[in-house]
Amino acid sequence: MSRKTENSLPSVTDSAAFFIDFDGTLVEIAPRPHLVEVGPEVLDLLRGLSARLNGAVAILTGRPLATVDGFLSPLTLPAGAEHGAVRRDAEGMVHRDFEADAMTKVGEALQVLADEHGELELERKESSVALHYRQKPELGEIAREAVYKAIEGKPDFHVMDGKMVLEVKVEGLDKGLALEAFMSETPFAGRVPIMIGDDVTDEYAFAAANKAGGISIKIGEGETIAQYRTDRAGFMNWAKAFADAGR
Ligand SMILES: O=P(O)(O)OC[C@H]1O[C@H](O[C@H]2O[C@H](CO)[C@@H](O)[C@H](O)[C@H]2O)[C@H](O)[C@@H](O)[C@@H]1O
Repeated sequence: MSRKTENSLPSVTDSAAFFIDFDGTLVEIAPRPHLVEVGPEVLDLLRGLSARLNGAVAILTGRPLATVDGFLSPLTLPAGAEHGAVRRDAEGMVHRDFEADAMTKVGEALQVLADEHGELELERKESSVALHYRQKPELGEIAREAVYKAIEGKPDFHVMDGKMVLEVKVEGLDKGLALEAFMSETPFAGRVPIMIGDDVTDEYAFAAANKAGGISIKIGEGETIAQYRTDRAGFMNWAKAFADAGR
């Protein structure tokens, strides 16, 4: 997976399209999912980028659409939510490409474990489930066993080992496909995609941005196929400078 990763961020032009991950990129990681804080500087940055790029700014996140909208209110941006399974295009149309009850049984099985261990937190989304063990990392192995057991014999499901979380999502839907779908539509089409993210789920979108001749930026540590690496503050400053230059 490794390729040469540089530390100084590249210059960007008005022909860019920004794809930005939420947790760990736009906001700092928090002890629990509902505890993240969205500062005014985040909303200001998104407004500035969107204005400069004629709306070619999308959020690519593992969160449900309604959750990310709540955090970014009053903004309602184009978004690939639930790791790309639920996508709202620039016109506000929402695309879902999975069976509505696909994850019900997996969620039920993991809920039993979460009820047994109060420190485990289960997020049940439309198309995926996330079992968090950040409150008690020692429960990680028990969580992992339960997750793999819950998807046994279900080749349509895929497990992602995220930041203190195991997520089961529908196989074949990912942030990379969401990025590609955006790039085929106005106002993204014809632009240079720039993907910024911090976690394993972002690697799919880094691959899509790289393939399209774009730019990929990894936030923080960890193996990556991204071309550049920085920390959250480095990204925020770099993106703000670009957005401010267009005001
Ligand atoms: O694609 P992302 O926007 O990065 O979302 C990935 C998952 O992020 C959330 O979990 C992570 O952030 C939490 C808040 O900082 C943290 O408590 C947790 O340990 C992290 O794994 C979110 O809860 C998931 O639904 C997202 O899929």
